[in-house]
Formats: sequence, C-alpha cells, structure tokens
Amino acid sequence: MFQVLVADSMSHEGLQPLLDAKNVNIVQKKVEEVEDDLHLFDALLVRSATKVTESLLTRMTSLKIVGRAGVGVDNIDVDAATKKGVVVINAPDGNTISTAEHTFAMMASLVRHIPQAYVSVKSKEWNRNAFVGAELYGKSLGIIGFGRIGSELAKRARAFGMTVLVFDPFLTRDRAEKIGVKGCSIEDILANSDIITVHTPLTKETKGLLGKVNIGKTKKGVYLINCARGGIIDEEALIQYLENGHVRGVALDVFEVEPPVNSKLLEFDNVITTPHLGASTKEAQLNVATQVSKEVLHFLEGKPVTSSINLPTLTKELFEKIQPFYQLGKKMGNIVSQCMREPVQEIAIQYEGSVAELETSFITKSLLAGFLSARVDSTVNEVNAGMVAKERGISFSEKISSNQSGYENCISVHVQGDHKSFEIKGTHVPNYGERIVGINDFNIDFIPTGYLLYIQHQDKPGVIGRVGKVLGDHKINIATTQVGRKEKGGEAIMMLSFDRSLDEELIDCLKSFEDILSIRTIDL
Ligand SMILES: NC(=O)c1ccc[n+]([C@@H]2O[C@H](COP(=O)([O-])OP(=O)(O)OC[C@H]3O[C@@H](n4cnc5c(N)ncnc54)[C@H](O)[C@@H]3O)[C@@H](O)[C@H]2O)c1
Ligand SMILES: O=C(O)CC[C@@H](O)C(=O)O
Repeated sequence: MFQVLVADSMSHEGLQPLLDAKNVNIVQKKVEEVEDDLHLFDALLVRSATKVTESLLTRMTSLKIVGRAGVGVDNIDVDAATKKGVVVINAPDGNTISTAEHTFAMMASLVRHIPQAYVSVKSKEWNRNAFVGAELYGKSLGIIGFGRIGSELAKRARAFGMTVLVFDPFLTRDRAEKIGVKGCSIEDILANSDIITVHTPLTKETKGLLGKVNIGKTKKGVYLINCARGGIIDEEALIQYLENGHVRGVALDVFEVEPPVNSKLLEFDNVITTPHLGASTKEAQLNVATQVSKEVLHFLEGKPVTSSINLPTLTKELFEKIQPFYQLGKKMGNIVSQCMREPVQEIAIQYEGSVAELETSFITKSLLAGFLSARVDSTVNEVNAGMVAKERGISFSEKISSNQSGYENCISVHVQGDHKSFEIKGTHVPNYGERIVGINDFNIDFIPTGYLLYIQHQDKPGVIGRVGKVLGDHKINIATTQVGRKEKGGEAIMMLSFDRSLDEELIDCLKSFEDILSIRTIDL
C-alpha cells in the first residue's frame, strides 16, 4: 500500500484518482501534524504553502515523488530532491487561464480604482469624482515573459483594443505574428507601455528585473502589475517610485515575503493587492489537483510520467555510459544560449564516433536543457526540455553521421536564430575530460568550466596584449587562454577563463577597443 501525504489544501474532486486507487492510502494533514510518521510516505502533494526543504526531504526517508499542484516550484528544493532521487512533478498548465484572468481583473481594477471605490461606498461615501479612471482601450500593455500565462493575457488584452508589446528571450518572430503581438526589446517595453505586467518565473535573471534602473526608464504615470512571483518587481525600488509619483498605480498578487504583513506597500492607496489568488479558482484547483494525482498514481504504479521536472528515466548502467556526454551536452547548450542572445528557431545536433552508438536522445535533451535553463529557470531539465522547446517554437533535430571530425567522438551543434547562426563542437576524451574543439569554424580547445570570456576580434598585433593589460590593471587573473583564427589578419577568437566573474564596467571597457568585434561572458 502506497502512503501519500497531501500537505496543502487541495480540490477533493481533483484527488479522486488517488482516492479511488486500491493500493493508495491518502493522509490529508500538514507536515507538522505527521512529524513522527514522515518516514512512511511514498509521495507528497503540495501547493505553495508547504516548503519542501532539504531537511523535510531528509526526514521523509521513503519519499519517491513530490507533486506540486501548480506551476512554480520555488517552494521545493528541486536540487536536493534530485540528489536524493526524488522525482518532482508539477501541473504546468492547469491554472494558466485562471491566472491570466486574474491578471486581467487586476489590470481593470487598477485603472478603474474598483477596490478603492468599493471600500469608499462600503464606508457610506458617494464620491464619484475621486475615482475617475482610464480606459484600457487604446493603451499599450507591455508583457514581460510570454509563456502560457503571458500569451493568454495578450489574447484578452487584444480583445479589449489594447496594443500588446511583448518581451521574452524565447519569442520568435513567427510566434509573435501568429498571436498578433509585437515582439520587442525590454527597453521598448519600458519606454512605450502604459501598463507593464510580468509573467516570468522567479530566477536569478528575473529577480529585481523591474528595479531601480528599469522602473526609471518607464513612462511617468505607468501602471505595474505582478501576478507571477514576488521579487520580480523589486519592492524597495517600487516604494521609491510610488513615493515620488512616477508610478501611478500597482497591482500585486504576490510579494517578496508572503504574507506581506510589515510591507510599506500596503500603506499606499494606489497599490491594490490580492493574497496570491492567481490560481485560486475551482476550475484551476480541480485541474492542477487532477493532473498531479494522475501523475503521482502513474509513477507509483511504475508507469511513465510526463510532467517530471527533474529526473531522467534512464537505467543506472546506461546513465553511467552516457553521463560524460550528458554533461558535455548540457554545457554546450548553455554556452550556445549565452553566446547567442537572440530568439532561436532551430537547434540541429550531430553525433559522430562512439557517442553516436549511445542513446543520443538523452544527450539531445540534456543539451536542450542546458540551452533553455540559461533562459528560463532551473526547473527545465532533460525530462521536460523537449516539451518546453516545442512550446517556445524551437525545433530541434539530431543526426548520426559517419565520423569525419578527427576525434574519437564529437557532438556538433548548429543553432539558427532570426538574424544569426552559431556553431559549436565538443568532444569527451576518456581520462581527460570534456573539451570544446570548435566555435563557428574556428578550431579551438578549451575546458568548458567556470567563468569564460568569448571575444571575437581582428587578428592584429597588440589586441591580445591590450586585453591582457586591462585585465591585469583590474587585478583579474587569467586562468587559461585559447586563441583561434582562420587566416592571418582576418577574424579571430579568444576564449579566456577566470576564477571569478567579471563586472560589467570591465566588459564595457574591453568592448570599446577598436579591434574587438564582440564579447560574450559565459558563466558555467
Ligand atoms: N499568482 C499565481 O497564483 C500564479 C499562478 C501560476 C503561475 N504563477 C507564476 O507565473 C509564472 C509564469 O507562469 P507560466 O505558466 O506562464 O510559465 P511559462 O514557463 O509558460 O512562461 C514563463 C515565460 O517567461 C519567460 N522568461 C524567462 N526569463 C525571462 C526574462 N529574463 N525576461 C523575459 N521573459 C523571461 C520564458 O521564456 C517563458 O516564456 C510562473 O513561473 C509562476 O511563478 C503565478
Ligand atoms: O497554489 C497556489 O494557489 C499558487 C500557485 C501558483 O503560484 C503557481 O505557481 O502555480
């Protein structure tokens, strides 16, 4: 009999697949209430309230799977779960419509002062002049993060006659055109939107995305909305811009700390809030609970799961053989993503030599995960990478070729974007490790690890020396250097590695050199 702990409140109807299963016993209690029995549970189902920490995972010694009835898994220590061999699944699209509708409701409430007017009428006032609002019609809505929720919101905004501007590193021209929105840079969104709403996950890239600098670039009188995750809009900066009147109004469903009992934001009349209600509809809760219940049951019964966000389903033996290429693939994907910072439509992977005899689809997924994780968040991995890539309109293919690389094994990747393409080659040498041996037709040889600087430059005397001098002047120690060129005096590349990351100011200084064509930092 499998023991399943449902630790947060969940739709009873949605739990029916588990309740109906003859081999499952469900306990619906908070973690604190079953502290002594934690070691008995095979599965744990949560929403966002229960924090699935490393310590909780350690105490749940029989745990095999965690099911998150919702999208964000920021309340689950996925790395710790992965290390312990615990599968984490979520319900990625069950609450999309509810959250998009909630965001829309917040937007309408914000520009028409509905919450403030409600409170006023309830206090027996009848003050029509105090709540004159604005129409949504004809306004520009900037959507940052154009995944499931962002796209659903865009459809609704267009139906209201709004101009929709969208920023998402994954948005390709094709996808934008299909949905009828305008893909643009974040700078365009900041400068031209009347209302800006964020729909990204909370990652190290999106934390504070709307902070002191970026809010300062918005139109005076802008409205801001966050129904994604607290922290994407920096609360301290937001308070400053509310105080100086730059931001006209804010709608928040989520906060850096929830509940936000001590937050100064609650003191502003033009900040409207809900207590993380985006997904709180009967429909969404039924959807997400049903999705995770079915998946958990499948998993416990030994059937495949489709929405796992951490573990690959490989046998240990096969995994050991693939492991070195798996790692190499992930790093190559990550390098490509960081070098090619523009929308990508196609990723073509070619395998040559001994690696081609292995189950390459796993390496492909690992490579995609490396590529996507540099853009999405840490929850994209080899299990869901293919699905996420397709959702983002990125096609990928793999080809097995006869070995013409000159190496015992070789993985080549060609990435095609809207305006540019990028190529990289890697190999794994037994007892020696992984090497990147080609970039865009340049032969090179470096270990993909640490902090790297990829510089394209003219092959002229003194360029390498000048770079070295500036780094030296800033007390930056170069750990390794690799250079490559195709012909004397033509285009050349440098790959430098460091023990620590380089600051923006230094990169800007290097970029200003005449013979430097481009610079990319790569953090592996
Ligand atoms: N308020 C709620 O109750 C509630 C409910 C559901 C989801 N959420 C939050 O909403 C978020 C979005 O959900 P979704 O289902 O649309 O996820 P999604 O993965 O479909 O979409 C997220 C999008 O953000 C984009 N993105 C990532 N980094 C970016 C960056 N730096 N700049 C711009 N775009 C970036 C990704 O490319 C992706 O398209 C979730 O991560 C979750 O945290 C909140
Ligand atoms: O469980 C909830 O209600 C919140 C869910 C939401 O934040 C999510 O990420 O799916």
